[in-house]
Amino acid sequence: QDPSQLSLDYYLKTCPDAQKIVRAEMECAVKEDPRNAAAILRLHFHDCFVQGCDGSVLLDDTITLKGEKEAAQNVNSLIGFDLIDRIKNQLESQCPGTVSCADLLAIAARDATLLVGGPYWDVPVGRKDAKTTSLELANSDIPAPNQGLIALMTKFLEKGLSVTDLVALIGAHTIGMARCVSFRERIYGDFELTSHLDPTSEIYLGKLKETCPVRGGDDNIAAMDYVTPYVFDNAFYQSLVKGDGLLNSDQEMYSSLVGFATSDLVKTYASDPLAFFKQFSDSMVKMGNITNPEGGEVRTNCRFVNT
Ligand code: HEM
Ligand SMILES: [Ca+2]
Ligand SMILES: [Ca+2]
Repeated sequence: QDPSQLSLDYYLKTCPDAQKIVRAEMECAVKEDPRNAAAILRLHFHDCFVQGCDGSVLLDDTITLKGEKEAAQNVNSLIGFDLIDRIKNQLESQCPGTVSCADLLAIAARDATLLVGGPYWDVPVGRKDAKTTSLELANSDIPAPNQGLIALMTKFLEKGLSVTDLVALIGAHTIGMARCVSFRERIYGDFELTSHLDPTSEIYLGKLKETCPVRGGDDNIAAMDYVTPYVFDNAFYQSLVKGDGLLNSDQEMYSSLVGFATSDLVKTYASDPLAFFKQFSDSMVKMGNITNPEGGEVRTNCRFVNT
């Protein structure tokens, strides 16, 4: 599939209410629990980085197909699959077999952003759902929180995304939570590449250590943006400038010794929320254009390929 095949009016005739249906379900879910916004935004990212945005991340393991849910960055971490099922059921009841799970996820990720105060952008649609998955690529291509700037840049460049896209897209961490296992090395400062956490308040670091002891509590969670964990704003970048990034990978954008370009971008987004919103929108469209050249189908159940 060629990204130029995506268009804004793909479902205009076949499912004119597709956008409305997704929005209504997302509105309900985010009102119920704003974490749902973070969950869906992340799912779209983890989808697009493996075989392109083709709904591969949504497939369950079966006897004949090994999905991506057990991949290192996904297991015990990705959430929101039930919400995707709920939205898909609504779409199927109104326009059976029409809207792909990959498109559903791309639209829902935009709505997630918008519903917690972030920017709106038009989502090009027409993606097909994969009939295959790649646990291997999920393990190798999805970035990890203990990685340094060069490795992170490389992973984005390999997907056709620029350094600017990297710094803007990581701003998604302005919402949502991370587990203790994802930031333990960072807060105890024993990770070689770490730019050491230098919280403006000792209280912040102390609280993190309470949440995440040296041993145990692996699944305890903390907000990546402790200022406004459920508002999509630029507070995340302001914290990076103070040295308060929760993940090593986040702080790398500002503190890496090789990150002249990235630290300038962080400073720009920290002081200019509209510049961040504009770039985030553009970069999300770009990430959403990573397509699977194999093409595929429109799944009726996002967890399983059609029989
Ligand atoms: C350098 C690239 C990135 C790295 C290393 C990274 C890593 C992580 C990690 C470790 C977590 C916490 C997971 C856990 O502890 O269970 C997380 C959460 C999250 N990530 Fe990223 N991420 C990156 C880029 C992105 C991008 C591009 C997006 C979306 C556009 C994104 C959206 C999110 C969201 C919304 C959450 C919170 C999820 C929740 O609350 O359930 N991340 N990320
Ligand atoms: Ca995928
Ligand atoms: Ca925020």
